[in-house]
Amino acid sequence: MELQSAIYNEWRHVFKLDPEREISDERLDAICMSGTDAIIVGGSSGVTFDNTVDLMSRIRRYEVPCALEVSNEEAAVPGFDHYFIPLVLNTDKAEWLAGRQIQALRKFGAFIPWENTSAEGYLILNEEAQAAKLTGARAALDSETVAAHIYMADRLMHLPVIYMEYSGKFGDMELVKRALRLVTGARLFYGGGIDDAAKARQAAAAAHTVIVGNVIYDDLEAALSTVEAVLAVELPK
Ligand SMILES: CC(C)=CCC/C(C)=C/CC/C(C)=C/CC/C(C)=C/CC/C(C)=C/CC/C(C)=C/CC/C(C)=C/COP(=O)(O)OP(=O)(O)O
Ligand SMILES: O=P(O)(O)OC[C@@H](O)CO
Ligand SMILES: [Mg+2]
Repeated sequence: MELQSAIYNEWRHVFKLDPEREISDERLDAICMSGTDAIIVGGSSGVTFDNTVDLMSRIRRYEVPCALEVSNEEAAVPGFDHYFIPLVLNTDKAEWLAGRQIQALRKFGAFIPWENTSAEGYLILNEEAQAAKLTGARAALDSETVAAHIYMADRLMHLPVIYMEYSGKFGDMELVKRALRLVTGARLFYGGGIDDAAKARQAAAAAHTVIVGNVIYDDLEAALSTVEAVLAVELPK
């Protein structure tokens, strides 16, 4: 049902907006009109029903597709084009793999638009990231262990999306390229530390989908420069 037809399979460049952070109408206009393929709304902390509804309704003035990455059950807001449910693969704390998600499914299971909802297998690879600290992720993984996680997520679990997450730090592109060579069905998302066009190009050569977050709030012009940079690079494999 999902894999080939899911909207995110067309996405090369995505901006991630955090409901916890302020963004002016002018900046939001620039992001939504930038030519990016989509916007993901998500954050690892401080995401509430109210700040998510508020951001969604502002983005909805534009045509750009908009997905919600649901990071807690209070922030499950109807009206998005797509929903991503993160499962952290490299943690020993089962609550972040299939604990909190199960609790949320007990509540929302019957109301979930399943055709527009996908699991995201997260590999959190920056020890300093807020998401790593929150979930107790074992972020310092060698190449063989990353490969083993990719086999598990792609070949055993058949997850539709694998997200190599370096939030706040530019990652090891050789590791990402190796993961790309290993995936057979999953879409490989990369995010973390992209703050200029050169890094965006490197990431676009290493992953199917490139996600740009924090630089939106730090340097809007640099953020906007990543769109053309990514879209100019041919899709790997
Ligand atoms: C009709 C209706 C209500 C529709 C919606 C239905 C729907 C789809 C419901 C979803 C139900 C469900 C199963 C919800 C799951 C909720 C849940 C508890 C998920 C757990 C997610 C998880 C593992 C969170 C841990 C943190 C994490 C991996 C977050 C992902 C996002 C991320 C890493 C953002 C980056 O964070 P940021 O704050 O920007 O970090 P920096 O500080 O480093 O920048
Ligand atoms: O904020 P940055 O470091 O760009 O990372 C983007 C995204 O992967 C965060 O979940
Ligand atoms: Mg962030």
